[in-house]
Amino acid sequence: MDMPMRVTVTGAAGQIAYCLLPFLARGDVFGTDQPIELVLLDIEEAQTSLRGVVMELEDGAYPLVSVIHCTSNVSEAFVDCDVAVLLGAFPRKLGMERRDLLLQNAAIFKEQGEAIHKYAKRSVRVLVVGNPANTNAAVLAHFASAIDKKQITALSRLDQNRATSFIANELKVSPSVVKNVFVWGNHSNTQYPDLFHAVTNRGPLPDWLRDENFLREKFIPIIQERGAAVIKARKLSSAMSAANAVADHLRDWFAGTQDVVNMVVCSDGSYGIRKGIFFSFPCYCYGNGTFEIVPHFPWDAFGDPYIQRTKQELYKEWDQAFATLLPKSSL
Ligand SMILES: NC(=O)c1ccc[n+]([C@@H]2O[C@H](COP(=O)([O-])OP(=O)(O)OC[C@H]3O[C@@H](n4cnc5c(N)ncnc54)[C@H](O)[C@@H]3O)[C@@H](O)[C@H]2O)c1
Ligand SMILES: O=C(O)CC[C@H](O)C(=O)O
Repeated sequence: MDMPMRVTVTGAAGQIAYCLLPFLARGDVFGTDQPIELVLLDIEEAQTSLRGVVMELEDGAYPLVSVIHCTSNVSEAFVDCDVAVLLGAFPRKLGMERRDLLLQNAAIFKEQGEAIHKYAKRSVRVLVVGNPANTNAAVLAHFASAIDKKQITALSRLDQNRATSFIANELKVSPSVVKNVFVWGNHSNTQYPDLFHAVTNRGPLPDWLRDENFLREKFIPIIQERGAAVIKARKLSSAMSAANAVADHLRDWFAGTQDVVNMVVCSDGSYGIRKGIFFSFPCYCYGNGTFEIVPHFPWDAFGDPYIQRTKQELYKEWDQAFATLLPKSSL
């Protein structure tokens, strides 16, 4: 057995955490030889509910979980942290716009970035899930300046899984044989799900799945609006599929994979995206929390307006978030 890994989950009394914690506890993410110490952070008002979650974890009798620690103290939550899974944020409810969340949630990621900067291990890996995930990750990276930005990612795997499942359903094949579905940009309804390089085990996608009208009128809007459709149906934002995507993202980031996967990462200027912007790119994962943005897979002329739109949305979110979080003199 390896040394325990200290995994901090924020928003631990929330609905994504409720679906995610069993994956972590069973070894489905970090491996069945990897013990974990769970540190569960939520706000003071959620501590009673969090205690119920801990009771259920205890009742799971998971051999890999060596310690469970609950707290509402942000500093305490990140002491010696190896992996931080940041779910804690207010989700969008029916009738709310994403921009309503931006300022409220950015303040949470400033505070958590500062705590990670001070208390986490320098090797910590951070996954931001709370929305608006890309901009929250950018805020966190700014305030956790001791941490290499390549150690901070946000979630676009749910969008990849949605797009992959959609194509598999259309072709009546298993999602496991659909590869190279790319998701560019913001985890929002401006994202660009891109089938230009997608293949199945039978080869390239058939022409009708690459038809521009089909892409423009059906595939792209369905994937872009899928989160909103789930909110409309459940009156709550996605949780089971989000937790599954978090598990996929972390497993591939830590164990490595032969497949190209999509992650929101800090742009190094790749594909002309401004440095520092957290943007969903197709990535190679080499294991142990390392990755590389896939080079040489540009979008075509059809994709370009979508990329411009999602890029502009992210630049605007950046300006809005940092205008309130930073003193005017440093902007
Ligand atoms: N990136 C994605 O693909 C994706 C997918 C689904 C949901 N989300 C987002 O994930 C977030 C969590 O969703 P959920 O459905 O679990 O929401 P939820 O409301 O069920 O749970 C959120 C939890 O966060 C806690 N919280 C609030 N402020 C906090 C703080 N400052 N510190 C610690 N905890 C805090 C709340 O008390 C609550 O327990 C939302 O922002 C949602 O929009 C992202
Ligand atoms: O608030 C939203 O529109 C989406 C919530 C969540 O990120 C999802 O994709 O299901």
